[in-house]
Amino acid sequence: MPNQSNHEASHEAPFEYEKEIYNKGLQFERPSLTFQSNKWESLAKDRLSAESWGYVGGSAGTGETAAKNRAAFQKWSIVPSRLVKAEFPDLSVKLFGEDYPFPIAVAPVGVQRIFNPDGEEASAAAAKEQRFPYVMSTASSTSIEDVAKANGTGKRFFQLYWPMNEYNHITKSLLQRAKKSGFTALFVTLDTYILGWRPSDMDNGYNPFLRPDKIGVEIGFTDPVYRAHFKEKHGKSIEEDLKTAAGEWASTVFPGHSHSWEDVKFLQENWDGPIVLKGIQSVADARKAAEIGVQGIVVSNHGGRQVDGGVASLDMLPKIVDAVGDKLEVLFDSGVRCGADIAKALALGAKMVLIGRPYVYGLALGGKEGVNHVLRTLLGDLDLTLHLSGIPSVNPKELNRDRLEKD
Ligand SMILES: Cc1cc2nc3c(=O)[nH]c(=O)nc-3n(C[C@H](O)[C@H](O)[C@H](O)COP(=O)(O)O)c2cc1C
Ligand SMILES: O=C(O)C(=O)c1ccccc1
Repeated sequence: MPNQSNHEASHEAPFEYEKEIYNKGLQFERPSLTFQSNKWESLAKDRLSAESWGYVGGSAGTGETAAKNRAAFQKWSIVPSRLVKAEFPDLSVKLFGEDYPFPIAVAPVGVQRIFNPDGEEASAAAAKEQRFPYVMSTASSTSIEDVAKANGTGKRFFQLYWPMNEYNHITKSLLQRAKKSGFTALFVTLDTYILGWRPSDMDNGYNPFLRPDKIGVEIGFTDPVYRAHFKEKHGKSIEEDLKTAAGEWASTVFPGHSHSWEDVKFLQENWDGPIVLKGIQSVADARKAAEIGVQGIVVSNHGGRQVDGGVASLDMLPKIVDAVGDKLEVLFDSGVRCGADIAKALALGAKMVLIGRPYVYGLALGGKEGVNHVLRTLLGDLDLTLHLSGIPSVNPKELNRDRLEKD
């Protein structure tokens, strides 16, 4: 699918942002949060409770997959071009037929109120301000309707944790709520039908769903069909037995077993818009996704939070793009920490890159403004990286594997 440019939409924000770095920076205006993206993690660790830090910073098992995600970026290096017309690069992309000024989206992250009381509303508002699409998690601690309100005229996608077929009526209700609230694409996460082996959470005895304040189950508790289902089953309301209701919602969205490829049909019949399968890591699965006619995939291993000893998500990206890049939109996440990482993932064929942990660190450190700072920093960094590498746009004709050298 050719990457079409949209010059007018794209130039203004990166240009102003670059100006802001140089002019403001040189006029001794210090930011409240550092521009050094490699420091956000340790600052967030210092700020958060042991439980919240363990949750966001933790990974599956020994952390090998998460470490490999990072190491995979360092295997690739950007090769600059000289004495070419170097302009502020055009960062715009077309995704599912719509124009986006930047190739960056905000990844779905659940229970954000454990990081800052403003939670998803803060990050959805920041995403809108930075003009990045916001992907809302089914595990959000804020209702679908309230996140939509906070995101306003921003672009938003809904991430589904997918109840088993016996609960199709509940799934339908989630989809209808999302559609009514202006979510355009449906991201279906396939790698988390149960949470991974996460020793940090086990040491802390921590499960965000079973918190006494029940913020992890907000989407279920605000769902009219789940509420009616609970009442019918137990003869009492959710409020009369919060503990059972929370546990049952958790096992509804994390049932412990997986759907099949055939089941995707139900989503295709009940979602009017693009469907994106998140959590694809193999070429064979990418091919199946193309065969069944979904519109996109996210090459992702959930930030190494699900399976230890797994392959680096970036290592699979070019192979998957070679197999299906002309048939569906390939998005990417897992391990993206700076502008150069985004540039490398785009060069390896991703159409859009999802930012995960870094914006959660921003949220922990400064609420909405913290998320704004992280997103703007990554955007400015990407912009300048391309600008100084003589790469005029993120169009795959310009930004592709020829721009990279592998160690
Ligand atoms: C605290 C946390 C919560 C997450 N919650 C969700 C979620 O609810 N749904 C989902 O599809 N992915 C979830 N993810 C995975 C992200 O969408 C994304 O795949 C991952 O963060 C990418 O890895 P990175 O953060 O290391 O770059 C979560 C990740 C984190 C760190
Ligand atoms: O932690 C995660 O990776 C995740 O997807 C999730 C699961 C449950 C609640 C919130 C997020």
